[in-house]
Amino acid sequence: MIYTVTVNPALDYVMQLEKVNAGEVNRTNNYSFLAGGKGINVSQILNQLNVENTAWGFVGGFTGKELIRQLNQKRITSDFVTISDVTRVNVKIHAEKETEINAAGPQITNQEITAFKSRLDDLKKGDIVVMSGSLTPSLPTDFYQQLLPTIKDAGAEFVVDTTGQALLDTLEYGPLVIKPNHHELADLFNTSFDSSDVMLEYAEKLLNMGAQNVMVSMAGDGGYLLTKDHVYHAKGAVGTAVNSVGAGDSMIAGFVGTYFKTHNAEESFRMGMACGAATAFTKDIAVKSQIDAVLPQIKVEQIS
Ligand SMILES: Nc1ncnc2c1ncn2[C@@H]1O[C@H](COP(=O)(O)OP(=O)(O)OP(=O)(O)O)[C@@H](O)[C@H]1O
Ligand SMILES: O=P(O)(O)OC[C@@]1(O)O[C@H](CO)[C@@H](O)[C@@H]1O
Repeated sequence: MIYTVTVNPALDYVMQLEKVNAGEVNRTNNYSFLAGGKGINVSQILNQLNVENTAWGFVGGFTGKELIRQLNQKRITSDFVTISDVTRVNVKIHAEKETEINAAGPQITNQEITAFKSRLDDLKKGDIVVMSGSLTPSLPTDFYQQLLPTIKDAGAEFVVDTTGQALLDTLEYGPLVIKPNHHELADLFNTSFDSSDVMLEYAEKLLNMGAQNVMVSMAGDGGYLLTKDHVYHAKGAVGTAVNSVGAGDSMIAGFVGTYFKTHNAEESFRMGMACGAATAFTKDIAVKSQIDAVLPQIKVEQIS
């Protein structure tokens, strides 16, 4: 089983309009509330790939109820801890540019945290836990890291989709895969790259620090996969990008879902690239037909 963890989910209030005039009243008749949060996006893609998964996290209030209603409607299995505070709304403005305003998120009590941690008692060997997205202000900054010993003791694998020191702190526990984009990779080492060879040298450091696999994503410019044995490259799929929200989550879901079924990292990377592109080419998180349409375009080449 794959478990996704979204401790700070959101209703994404997506508003489309031609132009935003700052300081004025702007109007649109094109808007929707979509169940969001990075782990939930991963669950959505896993469902499209027919990979059994359960979404974990915290939800509360009227927004939390709507979120769960949408998950049920999409047949996403979930087992969230209900909190007394209210799940956030994140505003996504799609005009000439994409502007996102993400709220900090609700208060979570110690009792609610304990209820969440007891979910981990269900873990078994071979399970994969994918933890994605921001923490709420009331959670300790090492919250994900605190869960790792229990996950490893159960014989399960894990992925933490985060950046900076929080990501580096997970490496000693051997994440199944990490996926910095090329900017995040440079930031991790406080450097910049003047060639892809230099970039790959830094990505390799992450393998040596404990990651089992490293994917480096570069939006429309393709991506790399480093395993313990080989380095692979794939060009970006060609299409019209209409949305970047969730492309990274979709790439992780494609990798993890395929790895769960095949244990083949190269195939998993190919599916990851396809899922990321399919979501970039659509307004919402991609569905199966869109992923299937992109997949034949993704050619993975072993470069060493
Ligand atoms: N414009 C695009 N054209 C083709 N593929 C894309 C495009 N944008 C994203 N992708 C696909 O999605 C993957 C992840 O995108 P990206 O590198 O932007 O990750 P990210 O920065 O984590 O994304 P996010 O915007 O979700 O935070 C890429 O590796 C690629 O497969
Ligand atoms: O504030 P966080 O947790 O970093 O990101 C939350 C979020 O921006 O991530 C998803 C897209 O990746 C959206 O559905 C959601 O609103």
